[in-house]
Parts: sequence; C-alpha cells; structure tokens
Amino acid sequence: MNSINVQGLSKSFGTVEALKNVTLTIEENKIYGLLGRNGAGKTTLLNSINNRIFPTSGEILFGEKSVIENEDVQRNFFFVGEQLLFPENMNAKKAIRWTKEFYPHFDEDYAKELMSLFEVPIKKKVKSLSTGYKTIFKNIIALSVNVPFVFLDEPVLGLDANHRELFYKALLEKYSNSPSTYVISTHLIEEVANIVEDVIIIKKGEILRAQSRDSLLETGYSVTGMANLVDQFCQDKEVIGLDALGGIKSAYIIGEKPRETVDGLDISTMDLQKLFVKMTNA
Ligand SMILES: Nc1ncnc2c1ncn2[C@@H]1O[C@H](COP(=O)(O)OP(=O)(O)OP(=O)(O)O)[C@@H](O)[C@H]1O
Repeated sequence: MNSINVQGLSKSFGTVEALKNVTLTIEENKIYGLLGRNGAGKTTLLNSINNRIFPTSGEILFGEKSVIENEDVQRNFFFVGEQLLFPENMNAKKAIRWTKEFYPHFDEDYAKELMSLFEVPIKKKVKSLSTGYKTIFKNIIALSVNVPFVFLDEPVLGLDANHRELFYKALLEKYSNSPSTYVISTHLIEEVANIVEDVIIIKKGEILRAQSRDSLLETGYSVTGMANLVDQFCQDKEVIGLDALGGIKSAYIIGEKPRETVDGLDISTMDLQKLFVKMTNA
C-alpha cells in the first residue's frame, strides 16, 4: 500500500500564509495526532490532502500519483470535517445506504451496530440531529467506511464525556480488528495521548515535530525544586518554559532526561499536553 507524501506544501489565503513549505509523510496503518494551536493550519492541511482546497504551491502524492483532482486516489481517503456531505433531508438510516453507493467496502451492519451503541436516532433527518449527534453520525460513517486513510478534524467536539470515551474505544477496537490510518486533529491532547502512535505538531503553518509519540516524549523532561537549584541545573540546558510559585520553580527542558537523581530536584518526564503547550507557546 502507499503512503501520503506532502512535499513543500504552501497555502495562502490572501496575505495569510496558512501553510508554509510543509513536508510530511503519512504512513499506512497508523494513528496520528495532528496537534496545533488555534489557527495553526491543521484544517488547511486536511482540506488540502482531501482535495477540498488547492495548494498555492507544493505537491501531495499518494504513491506516485498526485492527490489533487484525482478521484481514483481520493477514493482511498475519507475526511470528516465541519461540513456534512449528505443530502440535507436524508435520515440517518438512508444516509448509511447512500454512503455505501460511494464506498463499496462500507460496512453497513457495523455502522448500524454503532448507531445503536451510541443511540443515534436513525429516523431523524441528519440535518435535525443535535450538534453532538451530527458529529457522532459522521464519526460512525468514518469508522465503517473501510478506506485506507481516514481524517478526523475535531471528532469529539461537542461530544459529552461518555460519548467521547465510547468513540475512542470504538476507534481502538476498529483499528485493532482492521487497521487503517487515522489522522485525528484535536485540542484534547490528553484524551488522545494514549491512542496515537505518531504526533504531528503544526505551529503557525509549519511542522514543528512529526515523530512517534514515544520518541517525542523522550525529547523533554521537567525539573522542579528551589529556584536557585533549578537555575543552576538549567545553565547549559535548552529551556522551553518556566513556571514559578513562591520559591519553587519548574523548568521544562528539551534533551535527554538525566539518569542520575540530583539532590533537591525532582526530575520527571513531561506529559504530551505539557510538552505541546511549552513547545507551541509564543
Ligand atoms: N477560507 C479561508 N479564508 C481566509 N483565511 C483562512 C481560510 N481558511 C483558513 N484561513 C486562515 O488560515 C489559518 C489556518 O487556519 P486553519 O483553519 O487551518 O487552522 P486550524 O489549525 O485548523 O485552527 P483551529 O484549531 O482554530 O480550528 C488561519 O489564520 C485562518 O484564519
């Protein structure tokens, strides 16, 4: 199977450079977390790969072929974004059948099973579903569609905690039974931290990091203790952030976590959210 290769991709909207020379590979059968602050360029990247907008420059290849205006290639992708791509007046049940026409591997029985698990009112018109249920409905289609690359832009936005948990569980079950690639753009980093294998961090239109979650977590650590001890420890280190409360200070550092303990200092690994916040601040 093929991977997606984004090469030197730039996209401007007037004077706004939403993506700047992005180069990236999205491999088969992996779950990616696409992380970035508001306006970083996540949706623009997903829209570009899924042929919803045209790049200003650069290429996106699937194997040897360009993804742009290439229906054959796009059949391998499924994108859940803000837009609903179903005829407005269809009910959820009909919309399932309608999807099957376009995606021959769509698993209708599995979709129905999920509809019942999430208690989607399938007789309601899709346009009349509540915001959360519209999202759930789109996610169910995405999990049932059986294409190699599925892109989910903010898939849990508007979902209550129970439904978010149920969604992550369904996604992992589906992935372990029948792996595909899932690229999940989200602000709820801690919720996906244990699900994603690779992390792509975008900052102001540029790729800051694209690597495995585990190797990313190994790139940083935090040090906490009396301010003077922390300052001394940090002298020759790459510090990406500091917190201070009273005389206690925490420093967030890029580099390999020291193996030995240091008297008076607590040295810990950073969690993904902390690392993300510190890396993308400013
Ligand atoms: N159609 C458009 N017209 C003009 N500017 C746009 C358009 N789409 C996106 N932008 C701009 O491009 C930049 C990137 O936006 P994008 O929606 O890709 O960010 P994002 O990372 O998905 O943000 P968020 O997390 O807030 O959804 C922003 O500055 C945004 O205002």
